Amino acid sequence: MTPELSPEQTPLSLSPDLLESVRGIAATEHLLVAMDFDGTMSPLVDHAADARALPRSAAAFAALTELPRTTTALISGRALDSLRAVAFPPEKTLLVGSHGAEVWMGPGSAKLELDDDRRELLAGVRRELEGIVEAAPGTLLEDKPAAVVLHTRLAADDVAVDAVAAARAVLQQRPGVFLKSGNRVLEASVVHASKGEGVAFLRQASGATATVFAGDDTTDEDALANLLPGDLGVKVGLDFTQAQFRIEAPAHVAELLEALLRERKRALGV
Ligand SMILES: O=P(O)(O)OC[C@H]1O[C@H](O[C@H]2O[C@H](CO)[C@@H](O)[C@H](O)[C@H]2O)[C@H](O)[C@@H](O)[C@@H]1O
Repeated sequence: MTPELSPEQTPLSLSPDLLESVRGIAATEHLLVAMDFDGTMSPLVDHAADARALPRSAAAFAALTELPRTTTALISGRALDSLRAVAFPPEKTLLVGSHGAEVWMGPGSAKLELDDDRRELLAGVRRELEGIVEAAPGTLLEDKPAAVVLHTRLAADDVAVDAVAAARAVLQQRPGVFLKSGNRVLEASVVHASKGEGVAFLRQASGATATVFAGDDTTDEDALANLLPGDLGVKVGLDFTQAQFRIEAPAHVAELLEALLRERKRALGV
């Protein structure tokens, strides 16, 4: 029978350079650990409502949340309600949703409200997308407070490509509409926001002296591009990135968070 390994003995697949950076950043005065959710904390799945963080990632993230001089945050493209429903974040975790358009910093945080013009614009965007979805089997829409998302994960590839092209054709020149491509999604928002603004906001709000951010999607590149010298950016997956480090999959995110927890505890002496 194989004896059980303690967390210290568990073999890591993270590169020595990445582990060295984790050790360095763990010693900072105030650490911000900001994670993307889908494709990073959670593997990608067919139905957005079924996404869940990997248990090891969730456990390490929750333990980081309890450490002194350490702030955890999720920076997601999801609407805040949808993020809470799948991520079950620890109470003290700060949340940035809708790619930065929604922010939750604790009880009493202001809700995102649209004025009448934007509400009308969003309704018009939805009508256009409804027409496209009707003609494209396997596609579906997801509503957010300021956006509508065209999902194509369950559609045949050619159907997906045509549906996204049709949506782009009608929406990309429309004033006040901002399009974002993601993993088998095209989002049309009536509010301009980015994860780059999200990470800058969290850095300032938490007083962080260094930030760790990991993400898998194109929209996460905005956050990675907004990291500062001394921060640690990690790309999850094989697509193009400007991140310093790359890991392959959400399972490695669990290793990253566990290494960060171990090193942060060592640095804090707890
Ligand atoms: O920024 P994130 O937390 O990664 O959120 C990005 C989008 O996540 C969701 O869509 C993605 O995950 C789904 C579930 O795994 C998958 O089916 C879909 O193809 C992915 O694009 C969410 O539904 C979107 O609203 C988020 O913008």
